Amino acid sequence: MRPYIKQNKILFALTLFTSVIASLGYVFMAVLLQQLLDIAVERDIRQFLQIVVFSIAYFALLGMFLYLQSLLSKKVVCRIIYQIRSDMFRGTMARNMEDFYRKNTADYISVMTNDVKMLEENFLLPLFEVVQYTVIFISSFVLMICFDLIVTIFVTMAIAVMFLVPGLLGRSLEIRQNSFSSKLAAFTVSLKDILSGFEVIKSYSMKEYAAQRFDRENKETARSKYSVDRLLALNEGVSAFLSLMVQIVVFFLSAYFIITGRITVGTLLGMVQVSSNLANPLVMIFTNIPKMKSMQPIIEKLKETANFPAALSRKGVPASCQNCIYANELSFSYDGQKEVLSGVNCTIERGKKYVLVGKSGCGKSTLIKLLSGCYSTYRGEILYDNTELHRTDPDTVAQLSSTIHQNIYMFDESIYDNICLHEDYPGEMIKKATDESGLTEFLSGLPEGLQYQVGENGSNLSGGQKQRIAVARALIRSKPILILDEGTSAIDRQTAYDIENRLLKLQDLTLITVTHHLDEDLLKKYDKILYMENGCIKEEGAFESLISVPSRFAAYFQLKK
Ligand SMILES: Nc1ncnc2c1ncn2[C@@H]1O[C@H](COP(=O)(O)OP(=O)(O)OP(=O)(O)O)[C@@H](O)[C@H]1O
Repeated sequence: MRPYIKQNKILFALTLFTSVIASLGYVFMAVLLQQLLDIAVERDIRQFLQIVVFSIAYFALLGMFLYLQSLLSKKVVCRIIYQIRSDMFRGTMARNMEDFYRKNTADYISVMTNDVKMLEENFLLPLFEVVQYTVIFISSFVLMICFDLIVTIFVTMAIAVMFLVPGLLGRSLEIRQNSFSSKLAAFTVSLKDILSGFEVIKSYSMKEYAAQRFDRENKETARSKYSVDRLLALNEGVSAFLSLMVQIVVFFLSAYFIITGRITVGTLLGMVQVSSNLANPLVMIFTNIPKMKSMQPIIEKLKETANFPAALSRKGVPASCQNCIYANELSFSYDGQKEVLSGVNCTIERGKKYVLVGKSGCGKSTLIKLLSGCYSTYRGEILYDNTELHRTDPDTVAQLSSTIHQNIYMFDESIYDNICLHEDYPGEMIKKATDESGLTEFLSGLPEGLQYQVGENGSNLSGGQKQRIAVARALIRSKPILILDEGTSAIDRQTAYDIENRLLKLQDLTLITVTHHLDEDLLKKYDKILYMENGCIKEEGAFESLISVPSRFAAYFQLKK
């Protein structure tokens, strides 16, 4: 938290200053009350009028400082929360795909919403309260000594007992808060999963299952929250009881000292007032400190999300592919156990066209993900013009290729925004991209044209329309490498054929297509077919050379025809 406090040090210092003044003003009310009662007992009207005038000015000033302290503390909390969220978002965006997908996306949402809220409620707000109540406690203690030393000694002994309880609860509270945060994250993940599958739930009558799953997660989250609250209640209850005891000690002792003539009635009132300022602040301090301590694991979690770039993102040499991308004995496993690719060798030359084919699950998509730099935990080598991928700057690797997947993500914006992705392109380039991707006819039928809103993840579009937008999105960027991972599978045969055919004619473009549609006419136009089986490239070559001899590809092709 220290960096955030440093970033806002002026605002923070002002908040503390107003808090100290307001707290002192609050404590010295006891002196005012003592004076008032003693004046009343003496029936001195002149002094009474003086104290009334003084009190009006005093309370007006106190009111102003109380307001300022409350306003400034809210402002500093808002700012810190804003900065934490911004840092976490930046940290999340700095991850590469491999790191990002280690967690469920809902986990990130949960950290940025639930955990930040917990931090606000259980750390930042209590922090100001602790400062404020510490000032109240210390000044009240000094004032109490001025009122009467013996009463102060008894009160101190009663207060010492109050120290014991929160110290005993701190660790258990920390464990329970952490478990509650994990439960909240699991709840968010599950909720996102259920809502994302809304269509499946409706069409397969899974309402009962969805309700049960939601209820299970909801119940566990509520149970975990209650387990935290139970401990907090114990902490608050014991502390409140002890605080009451302190006041009772003061009351009875003071009453006794009035009888013996040691103190005045005004001093009794002053001490009762001050003793509440001794015990209550301590209750607040000792309920807040365990709360704040229990936030430590959550703070670590937030730090891990926010500080990601410093810890892991790498800066290497700029990547280029003037000549080729070369995979040498490339092996890969997602889970560190089952090998998905084993010993793959291949060369992707600039400007050439490649098509990757093979049975479902043989590793085609994994291979292109590795070649385009999505994962770094492979064995073997991937060379971009003789530079190993690990030594390159990931941002420059991303600049070299565009991938069109089967399932494309559409932002809930216009078609125009989904193609340009908030970059500026001249009108002719947009026209060319929409023509080449086969979008023109669809656009001409829309009154809003390119400004048509696509809805959440393109829910207002068909699968084919989404893919055409994705093709336009890739083409307009004119990157040297284009990867079509079944990127035209939802488009009608003829349009898909036309798009692929057009791409095959682009001289400078390096095209890697992954497909299950084995169109002989198109296959003949590729420079090389890479045929995969069980994570290996078993055969490679031009269509004619592979088909003219008995080969695995030939058998596969016959099967698919
Ligand atoms: N993110 C992932 N985590 C774990 N395993 C994965 C992941 N993605 C793919 N796999 C597994 O890796 C293997 C290869 O998958 P991949 O998607 O590369 O195959 P594919 O040849 O592209 O299949 P398809 O033609 O059906 O798209 C499969 O067994 C798959 O279950």
